[in-house]
Amino acid sequence: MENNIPSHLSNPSLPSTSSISSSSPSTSLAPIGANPLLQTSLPMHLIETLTNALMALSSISAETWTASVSSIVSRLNENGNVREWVELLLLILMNELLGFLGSRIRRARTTVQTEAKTEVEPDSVSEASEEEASSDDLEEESVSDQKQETEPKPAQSKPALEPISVSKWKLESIPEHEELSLPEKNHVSEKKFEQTAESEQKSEPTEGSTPDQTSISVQGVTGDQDSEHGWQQPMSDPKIGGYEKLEPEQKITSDDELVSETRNEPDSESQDSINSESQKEALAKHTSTGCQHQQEEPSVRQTGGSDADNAGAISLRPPDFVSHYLPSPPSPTSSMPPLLPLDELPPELLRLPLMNEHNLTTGQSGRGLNIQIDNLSNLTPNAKYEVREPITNAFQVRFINERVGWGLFATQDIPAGSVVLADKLMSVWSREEKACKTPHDTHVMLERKSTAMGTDWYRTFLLMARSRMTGKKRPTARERRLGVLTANWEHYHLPISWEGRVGGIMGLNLAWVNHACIPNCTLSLSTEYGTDENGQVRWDKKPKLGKAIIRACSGIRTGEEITIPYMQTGGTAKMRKKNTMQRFGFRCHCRSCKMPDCNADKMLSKYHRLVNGIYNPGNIADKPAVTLQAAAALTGQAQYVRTNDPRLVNIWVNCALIAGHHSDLARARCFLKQARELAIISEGPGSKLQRRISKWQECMTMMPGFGATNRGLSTPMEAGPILKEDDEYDRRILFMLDAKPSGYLRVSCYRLRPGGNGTEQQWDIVDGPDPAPPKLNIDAMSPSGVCRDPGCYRSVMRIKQMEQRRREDREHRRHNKRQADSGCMDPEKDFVAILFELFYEEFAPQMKSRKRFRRNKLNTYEMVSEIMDGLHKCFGIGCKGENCTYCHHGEVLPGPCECDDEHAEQNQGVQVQDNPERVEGKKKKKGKKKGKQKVDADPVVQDVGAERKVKVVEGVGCCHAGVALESFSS
Ligand SMILES: C[S@@+](CC[C@H](N)C(=O)[O-])C[C@H]1O[C@@H](n2cnc3c(N)ncnc32)[C@H](O)[C@@H]1O
Repeated sequence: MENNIPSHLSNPSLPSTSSISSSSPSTSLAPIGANPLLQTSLPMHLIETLTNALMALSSISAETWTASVSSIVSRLNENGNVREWVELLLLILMNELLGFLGSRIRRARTTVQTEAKTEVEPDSVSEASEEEASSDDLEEESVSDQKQETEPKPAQSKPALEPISVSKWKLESIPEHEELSLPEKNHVSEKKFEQTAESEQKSEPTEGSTPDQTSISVQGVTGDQDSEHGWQQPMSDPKIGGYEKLEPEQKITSDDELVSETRNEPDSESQDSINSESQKEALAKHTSTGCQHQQEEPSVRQTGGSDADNAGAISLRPPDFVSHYLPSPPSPTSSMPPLLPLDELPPELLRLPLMNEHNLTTGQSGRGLNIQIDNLSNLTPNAKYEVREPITNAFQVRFINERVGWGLFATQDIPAGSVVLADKLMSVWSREEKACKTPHDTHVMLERKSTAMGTDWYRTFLLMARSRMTGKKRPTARERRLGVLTANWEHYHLPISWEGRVGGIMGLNLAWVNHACIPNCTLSLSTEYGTDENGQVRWDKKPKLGKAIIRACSGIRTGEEITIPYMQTGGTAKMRKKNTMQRFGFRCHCRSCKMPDCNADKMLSKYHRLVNGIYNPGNIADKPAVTLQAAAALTGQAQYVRTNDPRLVNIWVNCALIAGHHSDLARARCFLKQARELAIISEGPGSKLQRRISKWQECMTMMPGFGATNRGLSTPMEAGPILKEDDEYDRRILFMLDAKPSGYLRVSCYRLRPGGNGTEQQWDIVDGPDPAPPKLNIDAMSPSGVCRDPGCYRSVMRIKQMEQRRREDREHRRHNKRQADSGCMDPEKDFVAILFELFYEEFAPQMKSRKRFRRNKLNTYEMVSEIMDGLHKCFGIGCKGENCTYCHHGEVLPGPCECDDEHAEQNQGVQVQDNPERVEGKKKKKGKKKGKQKVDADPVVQDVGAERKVKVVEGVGCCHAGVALESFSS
C-alpha cells in the first residue's frame, strides 16, 4: 500500500463519517481536482479495486455485494485499519446501492409511462426503432457482447436483492473497532467470497444467466491480479488506437429522451428538471425507511430487471459518488437560464467581434474578445504559442442523455474567440501502441503514462469509468475484460495527427467534450519547444505536445453545451450519422442531427453539395463568378444560423485565392481580412493558418496562382469603400452576385451612388467590358497555368530546349536527304561503294522494297560479296591468291574470266536464298493465294561458297555490272 495517507485521515480525532458525508454534497460545484473526496488520497490500487466493483454494480447480487464490501474492508484492515477510509468506501457503496434501487423503481414508473406514450405517439418510437435498425449493420462486430448485455435474464437466476436501509448498512459494514481488528473473520469472509467468485467464474463461459456478477468479483477483488498494482490483467487485445469503438451504443430505451425529442425540448433543460426532480426524490428516499424500497423492489424485478431495461432510470439516482466528483447540475433555484435554441441566441453574442488591424497590433480586443498580441512580427514561424489569453474555465460536466452520455456545459456566457479551457494531455503515439504486444503491456503502458500525469490526474482518470457506466447503465463485457484503464482510454481519447505523428490524446476536461456537426468550439494543440541552459528556445529540437486548447468559435450562452468537431462532417443528417458511426463508433446525436430540417442541417447539406465546386481549380480559372457565388451562399447560410464554423475560414481563404488568380487585389484584400479574423477566433493568434494569411496580406502576390489572368485587375485602394459600406452591398460586390457564371465584374465596374433626401447610398454597376482572359504567358507561368514555382518554370525551359533539339535534328536529316537525292556521284568514292550503288540501282526494281530485301536476309556485306564474286568470276578482279574466297579451290584466275558463252548466259540474274525450301514454301503460298504464279524455268542451284547457294534464274541478266564497269573505266 502506498504511504500517502494524509495526516487528517490517520488521526482518529478528525471528522468521522457524518462530517464527510455532510460536507461532500455541498461541494458539488467545485472544479475537478478540488473535490474533498479526491483529496483523501486513497491508495491507487484501492481506487482501482473500488472502481472495478462500481463498474459492474448494476448487476451485483446481495451476496456478492456483501462479500465484495467485506473483502474491501478486510483489505483495508490488513493495510492499516483506517476507519475513515472504511467509512468513506461504505458511504460510496451505500450511495450506489440506493441509486441502484432508485433506478429500478424509476424504471418501473417510466416503463408504464412509455407504454402509455407509445400508444399516443407511435411515430417517435418507430423513428427510434428505425435508427436502431439502420445502425445494426455497422454494429455487427459486437453483437455478441450486446446480446450479453441486453438479453433479459430469468428473474429466478438473479439472487434476491435485499434492500438494506442506511442504518443497517452502517451497522453491518462498519463494524466496531474490535470487529475491525479481527482479521481472521474477514479472511474467512474473503475466502468465502473467493470461493463464490471461483465457482461463478467457472460458470462464466456458459453465460446467459448472471455473467456480470462473476466478472465483477473476479475483476475487482479476487481476480488474477498484478502483484504490483493489485489489478486484474485484461484478458483480450485492447486495440487502443484509432478511436475504434467496437462497442456500439446500447439500445436506447430512454423514455426521457424520447419525451424530450418528441416535444422538441432542449436536452439540458429537460435534464435540469429531471435532475432536480431526481434529487428531491432521492432526498426523500434518504430520509424514508427501507420499507419503501421493500415495497417497490419486487414490482421492479417483475418487469424483467434486465440491464437494458434499467436504462432510462438514471435521472432518479441520488447524488452519488460521481456527483461528488462531477459537479452536479445546479438546483432549480440557481440563476441558470434555460437553454435557448441556437437560432434564438442574442445577436450581440454571436456576431463576430470585428477586429481591425489596429485592434490586433495594439493588443486591444474586439467586442468581448481579449486577445493580447504584442507584436505580430514577433511571431516567427516556429514560435511557441502560449495561451496568454485568460482561460474561462466556466464549465461543468452534466449528464445529457443515455445516448450521448455526459457533456461539458458553459456556466457563463462565453464570447467568441475566448479560450474555454486548456487541458494537460496524456498522449499515446501509434509507435508506443504498436510496442504493446499483449493487453497487459497496454495496461502497464497506460498506467505508467497516467501516473506520470500526477496523482489527481490518475485518480480522476480511473473514476471516469463510473460516470461512463452511469451513462450506459453498465459497462459492456468487452470493457470489463479490458479493465478500467484501457476501457477508459478507449472511450475517452480523441485521435489526432500532430507534427507528422499519429496517436491519441486525453485530457480530463477534454474527455467530456462531445462532437457536434456545427460546433461552437474548436480544438487546437499547442507545441512546446525546450530551452537550453541560457533559457534560449531550441527551435532545432523536436517539439513536445503541449496543451489542448478549446476555443469558442461562436458565442456560447450560459447552459449551452460546449462542442467540438471530431471530424468534418457534411451532407444530410443521415450521411453525417453514418460517417460518425464509421469513424468513431457512435451515431451523431448533435443538435443539427436531431432536427434534420433545421437551418443548420440545411447549411451542412449545402456545404456538402458546393464545397467541391468551390475548390475546383478549373472553376477558379474559368468560372470565377460561379465559384464566388457558391461561397456567398455558404457564408450567408452560416451567418443565418449564426455560426462561425471553422470550415468557413477555408472558404474565405479560397475566395481570396480566386481573386488573386485574376489579379483582383481589392477583393483579395477584403477576403483575406475576413479570413484572418475568423482564423484568429477559431484557432487563435499565431496559428499556422493565421500566420500564412498574414503573410499574404503583407504581400498578396505571394498567394499561389496570383496574376494568372488580369480579368479582375484592381488596386488594394479600391477595397476601401467596400469595407466601409453596408454588409449587403459588400456581399454583392465581393461575391460578384450580379455577374454571369463565366464572367468577372471588376470592382471598378461598381459606382457608389450617393444617397440624398434620406435615401441610402447604393452601388450601381457601370457597364464596362469584361476583359477576356489573356493568352497564357509561358515565361511567367507553368503549363498548368496556376503554379509559378521556380521548379515548374525550369521544367518549361527544359521542354523548350528539347523542342529546339528536335527541330535541329529534323533539319539535319532533311539536309542529308536532299544531298542524297541530288544524284551526284563522287569520283573519289572507292570502287566497292560505286559497285554497291550500281548494284542497288540494278536490283532495286526487282527487289521492289527494302522490306523484301530484308526478308531474304541479304545484308550489305553479303550483297557486296556476291557482286565481288561475280566480278571475280567475270573479270578476275579482286583475287587475293590462295586465300581468295572468291576463287574456287584457291585458284588464281589469270585475266578475264574464261566462262563460255553458255555459262555466261546461265550466269545471269543472281538471287541468293538462305533456305530454298522456305522460298519454295512461300511461293507455294503465293501460288495458292493468287493461283496463277508461274515459274518459267526450274532454278539451277549452284554452289558458290561455303555457306551460300546461288540460284541462277534464266532470263535475268547480270551484264549490267560489266556495262557499268566499262562505262566507269572509260
Ligand atoms: C470523448 S467522449 C465524450 C464524453 C461522453 N459523452 C461520455 O459521457 O463519456 C466521446 C463519446 O461521447 C459520445 N458522443 C460524443 N459526441 C456525440 C454525439 N454528437 N452524438 C452521440 N454521442 C456522442 C460517443 O459515445 C463518443 O464515443
